[in-house]
Amino acid sequence: MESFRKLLLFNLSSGEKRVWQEENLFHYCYNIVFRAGYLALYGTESPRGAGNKEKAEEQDRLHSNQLFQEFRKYDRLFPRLAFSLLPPKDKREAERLKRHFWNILSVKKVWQKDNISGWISDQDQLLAENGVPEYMRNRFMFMLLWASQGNTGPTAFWLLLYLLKHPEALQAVRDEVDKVLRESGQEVKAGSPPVTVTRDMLNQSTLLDSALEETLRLVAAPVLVRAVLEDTCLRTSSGTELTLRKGDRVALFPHISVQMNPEIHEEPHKFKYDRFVNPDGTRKDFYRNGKKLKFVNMPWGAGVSTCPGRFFATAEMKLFVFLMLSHFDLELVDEEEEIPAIDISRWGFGTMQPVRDIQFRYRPRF
Ligand code: HEM
Repeated sequence: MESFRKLLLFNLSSGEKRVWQEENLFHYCYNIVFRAGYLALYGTESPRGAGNKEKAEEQDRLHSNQLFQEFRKYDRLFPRLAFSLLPPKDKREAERLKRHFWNILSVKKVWQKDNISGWISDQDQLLAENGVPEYMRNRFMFMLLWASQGNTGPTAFWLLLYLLKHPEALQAVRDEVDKVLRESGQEVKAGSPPVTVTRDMLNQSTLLDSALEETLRLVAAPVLVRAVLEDTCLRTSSGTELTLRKGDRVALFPHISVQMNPEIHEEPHKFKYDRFVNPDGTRKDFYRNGKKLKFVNMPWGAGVSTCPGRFFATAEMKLFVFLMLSHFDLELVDEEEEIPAIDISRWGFGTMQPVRDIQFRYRPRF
């Protein structure tokens, strides 16, 4: 909440006029969510070091923005880097970027920050206690940045875009957000103190939750790789038997087998914001051939290596959209513009990205 206040709401309290501002939606969402997540996990500038609180906040804004620009360069190269398809010039650039991050996120620099999250500090301490050399701990820091910040921004983009393209969904989710705020005794008004959105309030936002899950169903497409440790026979629900040999590697792609499966999800290509929620706010159950299904959406993977950041990610993305809807009027610059296609070169790497950006505008609601 503190990071979003610093990045998203700080202009509002200084009496920003109700004028429309235009931005590219993908860039805007990725930028804000990346920076908020980074500051929340890796810590913030100390006011003592910077001179005072305002200067420290300004440095956080500048530094996190620079980090984002470099991260995007690496992010763009990543699929071809992973498939060893980069030409020599891009390969050199990827190498430069990697070294840049190892330096910026080095444990020496990170430990100078205030408010480092327990998630980061505990993991680093564990590595240090187990004798892992410092240069490897620096690399691990970058790995964690990649895992924690590569998917939340793009997912937040798709969620806002789907809402903007489905006015009835936007209205329903905004009404819910306004109601949850009202019931917490708070109000977004020009000149009033900034609101605080708690975990409880996010839990009460069940339509927003369903809209996020629906977005993840449509755009999260990770490949899950598993090593087969012993000879195994898998029986599918249709009765087919699959023999897996010890030493094999299995790649699962639940985006097609589960998330876009018309036997599980009616009209799987459609965005239905309330697909995952009953009218009373409880979570919907899904059935096939009369049997209740356990796996109906797998954006976070499954089993021992299920994404450990899923609760943080969900709270972060919901909070971002909650704040955007409660504080700003939003619209696409061209309401008729089609939703951009997904960039298929990123299949398997988590949340998909669009092939092009799309312009939107926003202004303070009050
Ligand atoms: C929309 C956001 C996110 C999505 C869709 C996502 C998805 C995933 C997936 C599919 C995996 C692999 C799971 C498997 O192999 O079964 C994974 C692993 C991981 N995720 Fe996330 N993630 C997201 C956000 C985050 C965040 C915010 C963090 C940290 C705060 C995080 C930390 C990690 C880590 C450390 C792993 C490696 C786990 C391991 O190998 O044991 N993720 N994530």
